[in-house]
Amino acid sequence: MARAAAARLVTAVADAQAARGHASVVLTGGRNGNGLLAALAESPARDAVDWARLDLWWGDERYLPAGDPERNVTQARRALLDAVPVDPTRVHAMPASDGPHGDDVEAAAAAYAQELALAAGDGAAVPEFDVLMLGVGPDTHVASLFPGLPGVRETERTVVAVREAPKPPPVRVSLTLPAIRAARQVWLLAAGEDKAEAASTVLGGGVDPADAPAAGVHGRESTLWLLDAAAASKL
Ligand SMILES: O=C1O[C@H](COP(=O)(O)O)[C@@H](O)[C@H](O)[C@H]1O
Repeated sequence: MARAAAARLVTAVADAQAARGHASVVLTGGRNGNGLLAALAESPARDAVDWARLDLWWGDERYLPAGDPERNVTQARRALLDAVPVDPTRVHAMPASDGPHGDDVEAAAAAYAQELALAAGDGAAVPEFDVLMLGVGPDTHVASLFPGLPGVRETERTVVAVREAPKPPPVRVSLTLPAIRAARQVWLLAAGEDKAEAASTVLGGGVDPADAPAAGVHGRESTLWLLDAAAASKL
């Protein structure tokens, strides 16, 4: 799944760059997201991407000090970004807990929302993401929108602070459903037996996104589930 998704990402980014001169991708953390990045790092096809004309954003972040090994951006750097010629000014990491906002995760979320709006221009709230990837948690969470927590019900803001996440660390920053739904393509990544129940619940239909956040996401042009056989075993 990681290799297939990495190949698909190269094509999507190269197509966007050919059509518009640049591309914008939202990365996900977690096992599946990092697996995709590692597969891309190993693939000769990575040279088809013009890394200097690619903006990278994150769907969520664990609110920890910069460089913490549990931060999604740290893991993405190790898996791929340290090995490719990205433009550092286009790598839009979410704020860290030892940054200007300190313990104020709400201020950190607001700052990322402002960064998104500035990049978007023209009064839009978020840039035109070409591809937005989301790892699907075994509990159906996507980004850091967890079942039963208020973030998944947000309808106005593009970025929210998350407290008391059931998966450590408890304090996080996350894009919201409206921000996610603004992307051209939304890809949901699910590999492994522990994702089978979540995939079956969401793809079975009829669930409330407040209970199963993955059920609330879609792209403007396409919504794609990328599953391996184990994750698809209960469909
Ligand atoms: O904590 C997180 O978990 C989800 C899912 O991760 P996985 O390891 O179960 O694939 C991930 O999408 C999110 O970015 C991350 O912060």
